Amino acid sequence: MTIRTARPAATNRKTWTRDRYRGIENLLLPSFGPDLRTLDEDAIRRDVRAAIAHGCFSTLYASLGHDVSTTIRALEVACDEAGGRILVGAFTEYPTLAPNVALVRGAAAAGCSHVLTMYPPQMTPRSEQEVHDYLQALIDAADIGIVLYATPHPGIEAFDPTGVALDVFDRLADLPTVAALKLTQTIDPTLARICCARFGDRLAINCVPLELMPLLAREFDIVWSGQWAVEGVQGPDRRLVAEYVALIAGKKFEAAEALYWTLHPAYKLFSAFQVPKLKLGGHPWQHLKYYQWLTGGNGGLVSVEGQSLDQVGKLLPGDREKIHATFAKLGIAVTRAAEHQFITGVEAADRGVGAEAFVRRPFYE
Ligand SMILES: N[C@@H](CC=O)C(=O)O
Repeated sequence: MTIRTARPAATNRKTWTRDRYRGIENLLLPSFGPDLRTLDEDAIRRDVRAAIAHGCFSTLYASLGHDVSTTIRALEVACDEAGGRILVGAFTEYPTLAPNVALVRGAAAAGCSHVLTMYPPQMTPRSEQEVHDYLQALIDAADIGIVLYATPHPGIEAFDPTGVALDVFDRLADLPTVAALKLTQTIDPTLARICCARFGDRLAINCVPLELMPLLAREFDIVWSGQWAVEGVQGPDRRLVAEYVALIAGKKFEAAEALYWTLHPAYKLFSAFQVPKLKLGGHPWQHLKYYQWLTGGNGGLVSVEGQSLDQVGKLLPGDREKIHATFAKLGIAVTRAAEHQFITGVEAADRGVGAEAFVRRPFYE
């Protein structure tokens, strides 16, 4: 397999990121066979192509708790399929340092452009220095772009009332490979503004909450929104989020605000699934996979290690109906495949695997 690297040298990473990180980045979620453990590499390839069809400049792989070797293999496949047409990122979401360091190294070797880093919600820091040293170890692990993650951590509130280690970020933001900052969907608006004011000159700000973009972008440059399932709000032929972010980046606020209310029904429904799970440290992974399948992705039941039913939730028939109704209202086209094909995913179905082979169906009804 030829790995084509889409990365600049560390010395010009900040400039390169500002030039290249424009528009939207989705999540690349693994698909598995009926054992819910064997990676479906064809599905990874299909999902990379689907991200391109959605107009994403980048796709970020989430391991869903599966082991690092599976994740690194998926990243190799994704980078190979990407072939320079789209950037590929990774996420240091394991609960301890060692697997995350292995992931950063593997991601760099595979040809990824960046990693989203965070201090694990499962760990409780005893000092700010501990948070700094943890993140520094990830940054030092490889020459790869770093996206810091502004997501509040209860353990950090002991040192910083915002829950985000702002002083630590201040020190790290000067490093040459630290290039961007992600504002989580549930971020407090005042904290979001503080982050833009404090880091916007050094880091490219990635804003997930669409409702904050017009407010922040009147004062700061906001040109990308990523590391979330944009398929919840758009389709390849109705690129509502991509258009919205382009208007925001171009400071065309009247047009952006009009478009915001057009896409709002889908964003509102998507948020109703996602926000309560984010607050529990999870994501509605099955819903996100379903959204992707509807709009051109592989689908296939998610398999999540280490997260509870509360943190992920269940994709219910009523949820699917609401999604279909909302997409119909907004003119977002959906797959014509039969619903049961979601369970296997497109690639496995094409290989003749039937839904009955998937005996275990977690987070799905
Ligand atoms: N984890 C993200 C959302 C991803 O789907 C966030 O922080 O908003």
